[in-house]
Amino acid sequence: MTENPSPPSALTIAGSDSGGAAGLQADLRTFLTCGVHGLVAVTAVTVQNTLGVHDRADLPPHIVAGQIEAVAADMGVGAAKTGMLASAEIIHAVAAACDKAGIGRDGAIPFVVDPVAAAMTGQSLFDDDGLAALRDELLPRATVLTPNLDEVRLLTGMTVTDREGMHTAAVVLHQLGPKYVLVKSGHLQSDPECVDLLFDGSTFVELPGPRWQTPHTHGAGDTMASALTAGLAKGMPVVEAARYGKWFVSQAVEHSYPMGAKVGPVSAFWRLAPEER
Ligand SMILES: Nc1ncnc2c1ncn2[C@@H]1O[C@H](COP(=O)(O)OP(=O)(O)OP(=O)(O)O)[C@@H](O)[C@H]1O
Ligand SMILES: Cc1ncc(COP(=O)(O)O)c(N)n1
Repeated sequence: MTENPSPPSALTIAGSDSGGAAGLQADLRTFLTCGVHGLVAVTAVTVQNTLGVHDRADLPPHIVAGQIEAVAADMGVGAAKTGMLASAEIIHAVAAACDKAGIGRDGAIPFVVDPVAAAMTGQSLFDDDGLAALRDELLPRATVLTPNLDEVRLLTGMTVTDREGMHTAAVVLHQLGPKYVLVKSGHLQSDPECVDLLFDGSTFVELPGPRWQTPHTHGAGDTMASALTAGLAKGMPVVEAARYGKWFVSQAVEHSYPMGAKVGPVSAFWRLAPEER
């Protein structure tokens, strides 16, 4: 038998969600569905369901860094993304490991920084030191920063209530160092559409889509950022990868389903054949 070609690969640096809706589970599922081999650096294990994050154990920073360095040295990373980073200590270790591996703004490997600060059920996924470290160490390394509107407020102090506010926030966030800012619009409930915004320091690109009327959006943010990362791993330019991420997550929200007492997961099943769903 002749050898099969290697698929593109993407690395997620993220926490585990025992509920399988968000975190590294959403990232790996999205990578698979997008035809990309998923590599993982686990940062923390959360005890989580749709009612909340009940407990967690953070991994030692050197183990997080070790995972990044091991896969980068041997298997090759086409693009990388962050999710829950848990602590300032883990962020220091991630920044150093990414520099070694060539991941980030000045390295060859595109780096999506999803500044996950809290679970949608409200529990913080890192403390104030973590926020400062994220802003100072990871934003300047980011190829694309993908905040939701709560993360915009944490990073800039700005409360965004409309599309114009998203434009202003994108400009302020761009000054913190990322090459591109992608402001996500899921929380702009007053808007009948769901239009994300990409900004590269000079040009705004709108990423339009319908706003599906469903309460089940758990994991939407991770799914958008990981589909974007998968697009980058396949070699798409950033604008094309952002459109791909938005297209992918919109389908995932449309096919979301109830599971558990509160907010159910978005679905990657939409890409399966109907008889397999
Ligand atoms: N009701 C919806 N209909 C269509 N797309 C949506 C909807 N809600 C969110 N999205 C899309 O999902 C992605 C994530 O958006 P959001 O702003 O909710 O981020 P997030 O808060 O990080 O996600 P979450 O906390 O739900 O995982 C964006 O691309 C957004 O456009
Ligand atoms: C391990 C982990 N990572 C990320 C999220 C954020 O996702 P969401 O905003 O959908 O709760 C989460 N809840 N858990």
